[in-house]
Amino acid sequence: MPTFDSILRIVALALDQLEVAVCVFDNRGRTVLWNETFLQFFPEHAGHVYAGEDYRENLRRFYLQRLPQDELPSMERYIEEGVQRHHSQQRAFEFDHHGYRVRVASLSFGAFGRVRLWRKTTPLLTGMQDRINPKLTPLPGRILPDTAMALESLADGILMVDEKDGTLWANHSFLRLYGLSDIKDLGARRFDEIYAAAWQHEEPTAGYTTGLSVLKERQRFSGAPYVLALPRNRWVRIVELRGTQANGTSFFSHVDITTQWRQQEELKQLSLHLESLAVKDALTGLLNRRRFDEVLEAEWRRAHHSEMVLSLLMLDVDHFKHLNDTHGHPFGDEVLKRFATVLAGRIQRTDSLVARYGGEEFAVLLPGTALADAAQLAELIRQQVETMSLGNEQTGLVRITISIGVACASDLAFNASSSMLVDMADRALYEAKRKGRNQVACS
Ligand SMILES: Nc1nc2c(ncn2[C@@H]2O[C@H](COP(=O)(O)OP(=O)(O)OP(=O)(O)O)[C@@H](O)[C@H]2O)c(=O)[nH]1
Repeated sequence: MPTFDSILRIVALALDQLEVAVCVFDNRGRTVLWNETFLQFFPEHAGHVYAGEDYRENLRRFYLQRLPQDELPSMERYIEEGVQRHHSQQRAFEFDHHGYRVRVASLSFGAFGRVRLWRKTTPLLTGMQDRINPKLTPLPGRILPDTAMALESLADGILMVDEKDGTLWANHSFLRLYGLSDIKDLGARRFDEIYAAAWQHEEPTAGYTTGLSVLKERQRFSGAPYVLALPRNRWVRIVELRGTQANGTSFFSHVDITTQWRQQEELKQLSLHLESLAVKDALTGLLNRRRFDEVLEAEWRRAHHSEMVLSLLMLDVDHFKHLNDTHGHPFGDEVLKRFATVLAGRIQRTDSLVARYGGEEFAVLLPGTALADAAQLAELIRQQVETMSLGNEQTGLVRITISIGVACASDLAFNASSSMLVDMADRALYEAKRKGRNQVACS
């Protein structure tokens, strides 16, 4: 399996062949690697840049070389702003450099850091002036050259449609967003057709299907922003300004929100993960005591409210201390994991709950199950554990047994509390231990 580092190096070499400069930074803004094209674009770094160098130093060399004398006092501020841009840049921008124009993109790798890419490009403004030159590309009667120029300067996509939703005009950013190279490719198509065309050569995803239905829904009302999925996991937020002009022209602004969207998704995943850490036991993956207490309380109230039965099993591995002392703590952990798997496999009903109550003690909450059925289930678990083979080369064959205490809420007074159910099951468990272990006792 190639390492992350070796993959980065190969990609950097491949980008050299495309004449794209690359420089990778870690999450603290320190330089990790760069390619030959980077040094050609920015010769001031050749022989100076080194792995681990702060991005600030990179910027300082850039500005020292480039700033006129009278702007040098502002250099530190420029560097700070550059660092801010480096951390927050979401969409590509362009700047003049050594007589040509460079387009620069910066992408976050989440926790790892950032990659910056530069490529030489046709001067945007020249392209733009061609586009709004009425002799080359006639503008629709409803748009003035100055307005077109202003809209071209926006990083967001702008689409203008007539009263029948047919395209009148779109700016350069809009064309790029939807993979179009020329405004003539748009024709007088409606936006839903442009959207479908952007997906034409792509494998349709759930995001695309949702996008189509969002667009249908949009035909009925307008105003609120909405989000559409684009191919290759990109996302766009659209705001419409419909029919405010006497002639029925509507404007749509299209903002590429891919970076924020992905960050939001990462945060969602992270918070789900954190939530699951907060309620799960790290060793066995079962719910932890905290979650058990919450669910027990809720089920207890539900059982009282709807006069349902509610049973509880408390299960404890017999002579577990001896097992730990004989075969070691790690083996004890393995036993707990195996036992947890048996319990999770047995308790399949979605309203039931299996938790690690603490140490080698486990709890199973069974809403809607009466004492006799709970005891029967406990007996099946006891038998399954008794016949389970455990062990490894060092320990040889090991067998374990468990004791189980069973209690049912209907045996408690109406004004009792949920903790009394636990006490009752615990007392039954103690009774099972006292009578010689490897057995089920009911309260
Ligand atoms: N390996 C391992 N051991 C644990 C863990 N949590 C608690 N223990 C051990 O479990 C043992 C429980 O011992 P005791 O409460 O004396 O009970 P026992 O030896 O199982 O005896 P009886 O319950 O009376 O059958 C203690 O030695 C704890 O250190 C754990 O996560 N992993």
